[in-house]
Amino acid sequence: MTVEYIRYRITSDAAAFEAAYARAAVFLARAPQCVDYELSRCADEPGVYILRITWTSADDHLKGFRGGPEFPGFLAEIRPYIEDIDEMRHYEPTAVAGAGGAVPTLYDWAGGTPAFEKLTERFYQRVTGDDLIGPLFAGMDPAHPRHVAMWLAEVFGGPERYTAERGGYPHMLAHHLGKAITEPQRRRWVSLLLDAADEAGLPDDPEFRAAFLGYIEWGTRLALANSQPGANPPRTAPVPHWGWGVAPPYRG
Ligand code: HEM
Repeated sequence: MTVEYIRYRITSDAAAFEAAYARAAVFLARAPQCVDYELSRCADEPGVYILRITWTSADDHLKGFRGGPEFPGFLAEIRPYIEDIDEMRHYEPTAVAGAGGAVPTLYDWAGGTPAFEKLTERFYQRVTGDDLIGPLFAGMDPAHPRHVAMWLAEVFGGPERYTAERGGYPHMLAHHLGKAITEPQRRRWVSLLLDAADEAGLPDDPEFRAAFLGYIEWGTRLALANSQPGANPPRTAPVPHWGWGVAPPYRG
């Protein structure tokens, strides 16, 4: 991934420039090398604009896009403004990136560690009495519900305790390898967890539940796949981090 920044100092009609870019953007939107793009207008100095385009790679931009079918149409729209370019360069992302505090984590929104501990306590009460998946958990460590709460807390943006205290992803994976989980068992696991979420009083707003269930669907499908005989999933990986996705919390 590479990010291209193009800084313009428009000396002519700025509205015409924006309209030209709206037409040029049609070609960016169709280009398979373009991840996303955004044109920002400077709030402090009229006529100054920055265009940010994320490309799949610098090579994809320079060879794929510029040599591809979308480039001529794009160039035709923006050609009149080439003289107004102050800077046009590629930038590589660094490790310094993240969300600010404006949007709470799913962990905080849910109610933090006590909420996840209540969830897993109620969940495993249901699990151990269940005809279909109860037998899988027959020899379960009594601390298991707390460990899974730790995992979920970390996934949803809480403290990284499962990584620090329980061995992180490799340890979680080891518990699923060879278990040969079936689809009906996976589906029951999901149903019981959702029942437990209601019982434990996890937030029931559409945005939270959509994000929560998104992770649970993803995670259980991976658990099923990784548990099959002969499966060979990556043995090391970070604990995944799950966010709000397309719908941030609604706050009225
Ligand atoms: C999002 C999905 C899932 C997550 C986040 C998850 C999480 C975990 C974690 C963190 C552990 C290890 C706990 C520890 O450190 O002691 C574990 C163990 C285990 N998981 Fe899952 N799991 C998921 C799906 C499933 C499914 C679908 C099944 C089966 C239907 C399953 C069956 C088990 C079993 C049998 C163990 C070992 C329990 C024991 O005997 O201690 N898991 N899981």
